[in-house]
Amino acid sequence: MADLWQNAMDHAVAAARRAGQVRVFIGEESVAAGEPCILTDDPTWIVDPIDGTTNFVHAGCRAVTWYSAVRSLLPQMEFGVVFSCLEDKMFTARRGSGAFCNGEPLQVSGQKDIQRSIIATEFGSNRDPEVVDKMFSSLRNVLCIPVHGIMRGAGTAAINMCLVASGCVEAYYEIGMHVWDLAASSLIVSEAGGVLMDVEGKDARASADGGDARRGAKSVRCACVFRRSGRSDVPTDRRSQQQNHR
Ligand SMILES: O=P([O-])([O-])O[C@@H]1[C@@H](O)[C@H](O)[C@@H](O)[C@H](O)[C@@H]1O
Ligand SMILES: [Mg+2]
Repeated sequence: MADLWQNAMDHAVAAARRAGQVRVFIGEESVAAGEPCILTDDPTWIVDPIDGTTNFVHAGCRAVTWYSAVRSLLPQMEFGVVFSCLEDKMFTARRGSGAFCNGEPLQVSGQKDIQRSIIATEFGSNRDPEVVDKMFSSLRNVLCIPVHGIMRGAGTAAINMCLVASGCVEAYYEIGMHVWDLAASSLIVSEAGGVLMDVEGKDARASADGGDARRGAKSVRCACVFRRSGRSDVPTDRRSQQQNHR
């Protein structure tokens, strides 16, 4: 698995280098291998070449995604791309130009009543009983709102967020996601009219490392909940959006 991931990462890095300009890469396993995870003002790729590793290992499950965010200066994301290869769906977004799935514009759900909403979440990979207890108490609180739909998770944060952007589910939350899990898809959600926020309802960002002079991108220490931002400025002129995507 690690070789496969490294090949995928090498492939993404080579493609980015061919495109020029970008010198800095942040990837899930490169950080796990000890490389720095520092967001600076340099144009940066944040890449998770296989998001949904568990799905991938259990071959045949849905929503294994190749995922790269170009020039992702959080919060100044420029581009986001999520490819769901088993569904052959390419989700894309460019800042200020809308979000698309295979060229079709995306718009978050218009549902405003949480009791008529479907909420997605994931249970991560931490099986520490204390963490699991916390996860299930959050799940209980959400279910007992009560929400309308059952909780669904695709096994990958990127696809769950694209489901929000597509209006398939109204919100997605997860505690402890990493910057590479959400960089590109947060732009796809916001360009489709949704918002990224933390458990206090504030604008969520990759949590900076206060002690580091440069912004250190640690894992996002919060749930990322998406709901309609009430934005009216989501560009609806498809032609200009598509022009911006070329
Ligand atoms: O590891 P990976 O498949 O790239 O990323 C996955 C995330 O997308 C998901 O949100 C989380 O619940 C999983 O535990 C895993 O971290
Ligand atoms: Mg991931």
